[in-house]
Formats: sequence, structure tokens, C-alpha cells
Amino acid sequence: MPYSPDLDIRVTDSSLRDGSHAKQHQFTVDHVTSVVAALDDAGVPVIEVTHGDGLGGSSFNYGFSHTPEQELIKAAVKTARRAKIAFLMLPGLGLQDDIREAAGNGAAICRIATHCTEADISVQHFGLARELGLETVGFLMMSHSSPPEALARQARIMADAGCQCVYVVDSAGALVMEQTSDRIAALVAELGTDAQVGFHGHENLGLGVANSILAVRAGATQIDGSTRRFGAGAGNTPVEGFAAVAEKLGIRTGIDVLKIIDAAEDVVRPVMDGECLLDRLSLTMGYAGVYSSFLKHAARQAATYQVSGAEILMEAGRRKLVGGQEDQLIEIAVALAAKNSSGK
Ligand SMILES: C[C@H](O)CC(=O)C(=O)O
Ligand SMILES: [Mn+2]
Repeated sequence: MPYSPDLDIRVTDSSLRDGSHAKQHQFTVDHVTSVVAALDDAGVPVIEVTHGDGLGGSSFNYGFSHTPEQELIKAAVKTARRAKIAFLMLPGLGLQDDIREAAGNGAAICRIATHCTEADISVQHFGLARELGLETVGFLMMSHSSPPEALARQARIMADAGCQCVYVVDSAGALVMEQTSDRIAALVAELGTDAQVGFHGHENLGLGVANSILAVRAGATQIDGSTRRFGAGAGNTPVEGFAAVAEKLGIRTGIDVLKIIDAAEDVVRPVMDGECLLDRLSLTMGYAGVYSSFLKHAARQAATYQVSGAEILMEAGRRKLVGGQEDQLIEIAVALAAKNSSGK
């Protein structure tokens, strides 16, 4: 589908899901209520609410949630006047009953995420979500690690399973300009009218807004962001920045730019523990192609074993670690500490 300046782009705000990584999964009902009310008022059409690693993510490996995510979903649904509430799930972490419960709690959109070579594990989940009358979105995570044609084949598996929009997910914030648009274009060519295409960016190389605009120009019709960049790593594409740039380019998002700028400063920022920074560790993740949600885990292991967080991340990039392999960060830190103490 060629780019049309008249196209409406649907933005999904992921602050209350991707931001959960930055908040170490400590969201409360009050946080969710205040953020949803402000984003809804600014015209954000979809708001995602879940543990950072999706339904069932609250665990020793990923970090325990402060408040059960179904309670957060209920609070979001109760608060939103116009916005639809979405949730994320990674097959293997959440259960089918979790999807049923989220649907029963009023969530409208089910987003299923897999590593970008493993779309086949999402088939049953899309089937169930459609049976329940949910809208469906598929996430091909770590998309920088697969070439466009291979990604398009994975997108086809999701679409055939009932996924209505397949996202190129730049989990590591590693995609640079045309690397984004080439992937989006390949999915658009493969899926045609069978499913929409979306883009989820991270700011680790400072390209979230630029990559998102290139994604739109290549045919993406859904764009993710997080207000105030509240997400893993250096955070996500800032919704307020994307909305402002989109408006200047004549791309309609339906978001009130001045209201979302205020929401970022007055409502979302106070919920954050700190700004999501483009600093040494997050930039290293973009450079080395490391999953953004490894940031806090790597920083913790660096402090525990008194080694360089950047070196841990460079090795994680060399090993091509994927989500779920957080435990290998410990092994890398232990090896670095041993190397440092032997002086080699
Ligand atoms: C579970 C991940 O945090 C999903 C995501 O937002 C990404 O891969 O990026
Ligand atoms: Mn993300």
C-alpha cells in the first residue's frame, strides 16, 4: 500500500506496559488511573497496560509486579472514556486463561509477541483471541536480527492465524532509517489487505520518531510510542514527539499535541522513577543490538559483580541473546569478574 498523506495513523501508547520495565513492574492502580485519564483526554486511541513482559510476566526471572496486572487492566478500562485498552502476552509466559480474564476485564486488543523467527508459537493465541472477539496485534520482536523477506514470511504466519496487524518491533532500538522502512515495505507487500502493519520503536540510537515516520511512509498504519519515552532502554518513540512531527507532515493521529505535551510533563513524568535516558548503557544496547528490557538486569549484575555494564551488553549482543535469556547476563557478569580478577 503506497503512503498516502491522508492516511490516519493509529497510535498505541505503551507507557503502562513497556514503561513497566523502567518502573521495575511497580505500577499501582493510582499510577494507571492518572496516566490513562490524561492520555485518553489527549485523544490517544489505544493504551497498553500489562507487566513489561506481558501477562504472566510477574516472576523471579522477569521481576514481580507490585499490583496484579488484571487489577491494572480493570482500572484502565474503568477510567478510559474513548481509548481502547490493549494487553500484551508472550506465549509460554501467560496462559490462555489469562487472555480470557483480560477480555472479561474489558480489554479490547490482544497483542501477542514472539521472537521474530518464532511466529508459529502464536497461532493458538490468535485463534483464541479472535474467538473471544478481541482485536489482534502481532509483535515480531528483535526485528533488526532478521532480513525483510524472512520477517515477511513470519508476518504471513501471524496473519493466517488471525492477526489483524503485524508489527515490526525494534526491541533493541537498533534499526537505522531504511532498515526500518525496508522491513515495513516487505510486510506490506506480503500482507496486502490481509492485515495492517505496525512499528514499535525504541530510542537507543535516538531514532524513534524518524524511524516511525519512515515506517508510515513505507505503509505502516499503526505506530507505538510511550509518552515521555517511558519504556525499556532509552525508552520508546515519544508519543508527544511523534504526534507533533506527524501533524507537521500532515499525518493525522487524532492526538491533541498540546494536551499530550502537558500529559507527558505533568502526569507521566511524576509516575516515572527517572527519565529514560540515552546514556552509556542504552546507547550500547542500540549499537550492539540488545533487547531493551535487559537494561535494568544488566545494570543490576554490573553492580553486583563490580563489572562494566557496557561490557555485559556488548557480550549479550555478540551472543545474540533473546528475551527470556536474562539469566545469561549473570553468567556473563561472573565471567567478566573472573577475567578482571585474574588480570587477563
Ligand atoms: C516483551 C517486550 O518488552 C516487548 C517489547 O516491547 C519489545 O520487544 O520491544
Ligand atoms: Mn518495547
